[in-house]
Amino acid sequence: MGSFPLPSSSSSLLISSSSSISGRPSSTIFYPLMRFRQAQALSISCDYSCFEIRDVSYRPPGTKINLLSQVNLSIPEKSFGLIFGRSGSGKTTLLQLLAGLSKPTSGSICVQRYSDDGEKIKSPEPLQPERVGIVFQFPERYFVADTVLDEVTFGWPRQKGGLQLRELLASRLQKAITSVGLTGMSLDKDPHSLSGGYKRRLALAIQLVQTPNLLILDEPLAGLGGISNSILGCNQVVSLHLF
Ligand SMILES: Nc1ncnc2c1ncn2[C@@H]1O[C@H](COP(=O)(O)OP(=O)(O)OP(=O)(O)O)[C@@H](O)[C@H]1O
Repeated sequence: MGSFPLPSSSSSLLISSSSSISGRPSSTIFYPLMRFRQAQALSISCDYSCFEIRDVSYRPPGTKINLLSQVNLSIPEKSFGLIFGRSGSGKTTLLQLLAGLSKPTSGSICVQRYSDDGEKIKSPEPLQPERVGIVFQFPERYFVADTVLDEVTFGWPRQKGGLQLRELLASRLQKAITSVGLTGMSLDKDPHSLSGGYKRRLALAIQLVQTPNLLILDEPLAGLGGISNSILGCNQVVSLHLF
């Protein structure tokens, strides 16, 4: 499966040997980076959830070509993983399925709850598209407002019964702005006038305010020159973070 050794912790992310994209086996690789479940002094239950892609195939309507064939992936909660592969290997196609922008031809995308001994408990739940946050490779293409503040608050409730929610969102905004390193930046700035890196930070802050269950970063290493190439041996990356 490519030239990249899987880390010893690969058991935290299941990789199907049958994963293949459009007849090009192993052109996309699911790579677990790290797992950062917080230590707890006293734990009563160790139940956990996994985000799972199960035997997903995709053929665009009206075509006879499978762009994705039997893709399988499992990411435990509070984990971070990467999908990487050559240009045209199907990363964006998979991302669109995760975001609910298109439906798998077969297979399912769900969240499964497990007991601490790995037994499935409860039925799998579908992944709600509104609980998925995406930062696109060129987020400025989706900017709609003239100021950073308007951009961040664009989707916030404007009218009925929204005061409490708006206060909650405002406090999350403060936290998100700080966590992506935009502290001190004027919220009156035109988002299009920001540097490429700051545009991505802004797009990330917008997603963090919504506290998605699954955060997807398309080409998270774009703009870092050869760094991604030297780290991963590949400069085409989609990363997934399950909260
Ligand atoms: N609606 C469609 N009909 C037919 N072929 C399609 C359709 N959408 C995408 N493709 C093809 O599917 C393949 C995978 O495309 P996709 O954009 O998912 O690849 P990618 O890995 O994200 O590429 P890149 O890294 O260059 O962005 C490409 O060969 C593309 O031309």
